[in-house]
Amino acid sequence: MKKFNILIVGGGSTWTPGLLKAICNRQDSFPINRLTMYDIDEQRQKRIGEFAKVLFKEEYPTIQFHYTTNKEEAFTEDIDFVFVQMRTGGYEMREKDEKIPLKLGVIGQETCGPGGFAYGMRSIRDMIQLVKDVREKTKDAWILNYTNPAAIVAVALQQVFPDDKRILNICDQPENLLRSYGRLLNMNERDFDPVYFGLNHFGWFTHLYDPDGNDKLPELREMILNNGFRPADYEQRDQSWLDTYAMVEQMVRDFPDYLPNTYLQYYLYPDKVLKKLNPEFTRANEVQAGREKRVFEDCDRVIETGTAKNSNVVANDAHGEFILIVAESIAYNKGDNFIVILKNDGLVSNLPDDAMVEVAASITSNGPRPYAVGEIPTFYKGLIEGQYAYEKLTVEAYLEGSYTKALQALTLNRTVVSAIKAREVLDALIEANTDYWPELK
Ligand SMILES: NC(=O)c1ccc[n+]([C@@H]2O[C@H](COP(=O)([O-])OP(=O)(O)OC[C@H]3O[C@@H](n4cnc5c(N)ncnc54)[C@H](O)[C@@H]3O)[C@@H](O)[C@H]2O)c1
Ligand SMILES: O=P(O)(O)OC[C@H]1O[C@H](O[C@H]2[C@H](O)[C@@H](O)[C@@H](O)O[C@@H]2CO)[C@H](O)[C@@H](O)[C@@H]1O
Ligand SMILES: [Mn+2]
Repeated sequence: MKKFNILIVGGGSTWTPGLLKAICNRQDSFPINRLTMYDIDEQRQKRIGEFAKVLFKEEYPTIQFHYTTNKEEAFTEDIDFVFVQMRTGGYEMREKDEKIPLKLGVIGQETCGPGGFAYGMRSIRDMIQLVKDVREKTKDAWILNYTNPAAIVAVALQQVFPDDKRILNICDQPENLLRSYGRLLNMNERDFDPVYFGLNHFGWFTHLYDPDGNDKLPELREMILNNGFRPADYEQRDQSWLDTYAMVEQMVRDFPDYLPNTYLQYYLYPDKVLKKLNPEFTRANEVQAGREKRVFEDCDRVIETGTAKNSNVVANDAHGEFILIVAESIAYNKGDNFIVILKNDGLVSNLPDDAMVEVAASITSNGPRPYAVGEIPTFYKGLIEGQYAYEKLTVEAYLEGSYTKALQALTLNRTVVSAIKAREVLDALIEANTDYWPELK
């Protein structure tokens, strides 16, 4: 059985321990010859790299593992898969993405609204460079990308590398929602044959077929309307996530035909959500005080004690497992169904062909074989076209260094709307991002 060479870019990610644990759990179905981690932050990655050595000694002694900040060591010709999970500017910039808009009376969030715009303008630079670094050594490696905002990264990479068919942008949110639905319906997430459409962090489930072909969505809708969605979240989540999942009930009550991605709360109820966000303590701070602190302290403890046996860093294996089962489906031409981000090209027949839509696809060794969705109703078409225009203008603002297109993008975003507010927020974000964005004229 072939063993694969994997490169993780962003080894210092808070999500890496969960991914490493998933790699151990799946070593029989997805055997790895060599795992390399690469990061630009030596100290951050070292704490996770040394944790990995203890974990692999106990659970995966045959794996060749090393971590590096040296590109020549990381990017080699024999890589089979690159798992990308970088955060350009780190949590310091995520905090600014969230606080700067909030202080100006606009939604501040990691991937949505002006925060997502700012994050996208930073990620585009490093993600274009990443693809170039990989492709300089191998045209064959699959690049599976988690780096956010995946919606904007996907549009940018499609524009810059239109002929590269081995780049796949993915998101764990639809997978996590299927896990939550499964908990409510006593099903496994892999039992669902879902129909989904939208953009990343801006989509809806229209059908949830079970193995007998029964659509379970109507039953689930009734459960949500009667009991809410709060208990369904698959992982133990911070309060902000429990509040987010709780908003699903209102979205289903207002627009009952489909089940929404939780991120739609920011676009449908910006006024209501804004009142819940604290400009002094945002999600970035919650993660710094929660997951980031917990992960690195536990990695240090594992290194100190020399065993990972009672490590608690693996809190959300959905994230780690999802990228692996997508890679497995490619590696073994399994054709398993996953919701991934792809060029539309008519899949949603009344959306632009160049939109990067999130739909269900059969994942094969020749890439995704997507399921067509067909025509979507006016309400969803209207929302998505506005959001896609925002995404496209953001990428064009970056590639052309255009202030006007940046202003147009923010003005189109449903969390901003006013061109006066858009200019105010844009100018503040420009000032905060001088080390990362191209000059906008
Ligand atoms: N697609 C999804 O659904 C999904 C789910 C969870 C997290 N994410 C994304 O995964 C990424 C990691 O999340 P996190 O919270 O663990 O962030 P993190 O800040 O903990 O880790 C990111 C790592 O990337 C490194 N990095 C930054 N720029 C780099 C570059 N140019 N090359 C290599 N490494 C670089 C940083 O040094 C850091 O160690 C973020 O982009 C996050 O939004 C995506
Ligand atoms: O605020 P964070 O850093 O905890 O999470 C941000 C990421 O949130 C989503 O991933 C969620 C998933 O959707 C949710 O259901 C939960 O169970 O786990 C994941 C991580 O919290 C989103 O898909 C990512 O793009 C965000 O980066
Ligand atoms: Mn996501």
